[in-house]
Amino acid sequence: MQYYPMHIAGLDRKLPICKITDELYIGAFIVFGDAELTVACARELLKLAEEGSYDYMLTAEAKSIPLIHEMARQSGAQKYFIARKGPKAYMPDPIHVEDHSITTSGTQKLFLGRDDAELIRGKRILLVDDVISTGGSLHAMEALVELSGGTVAGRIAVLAEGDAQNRSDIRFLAPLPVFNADGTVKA
Ligand SMILES: O=P(O)(O)OC[C@H]1O[C@H](OP(=O)(O)OP(=O)(O)O)[C@H](O)[C@@H]1O
Ligand SMILES: Nc1ncnc2[nH]cnc12
Repeated sequence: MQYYPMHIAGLDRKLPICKITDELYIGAFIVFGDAELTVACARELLKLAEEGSYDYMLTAEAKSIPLIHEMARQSGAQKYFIARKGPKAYMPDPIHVEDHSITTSGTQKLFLGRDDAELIRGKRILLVDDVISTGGSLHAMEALVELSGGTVAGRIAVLAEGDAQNRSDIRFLAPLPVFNADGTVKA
């Protein structure tokens, strides 16, 4: 296994380089299960989130769940939203949108219960993710907010991968390149 070393939120981590296709490899950023990194990234992300500019934060399951929770804990937010990848029996009359992400083949769906959608209506929502790559997951979160009648107040992520680092509509802590099969950075 090859690794890409990164300094992020004041910490050093080695990202394992994983195959997406024969021509495209990514450095897997797994904040899930890394308590020290979660706390540090949450602290730094909150510096990108202008206080008073949003009413609630929203992310999509799964890897960003501890991150958004820690952001809420540090900022004193009592409530945040998690878009789920499947409907649950306890979700009243869920709404959903379709989603394509670099790490998952085929189409995913993102769901929100109608109760959460009603809370989002008329509110300013800050979208949070661990990584933004193709932007598919971010786009799906935006669509859920719009379907719910809310507005997107901002888009923040720990890492912007590949072309996402050139986007001017997102804020992020660091860029992350994509890789060739031999572990070299893709030009
Ligand atoms: O910009 P994109 O191409 O959509 O890629 C970014 C998304 O991919 C990852 O989630 P993933 O789909 O791997 O799901 P997981 O968090 O459930 O592992 C990551 O957490 C982002 O949500
Ligand atoms: N480099 C990466 N690590 C973890 N999840 C991702 N989703 C998209 N790119 C990713």
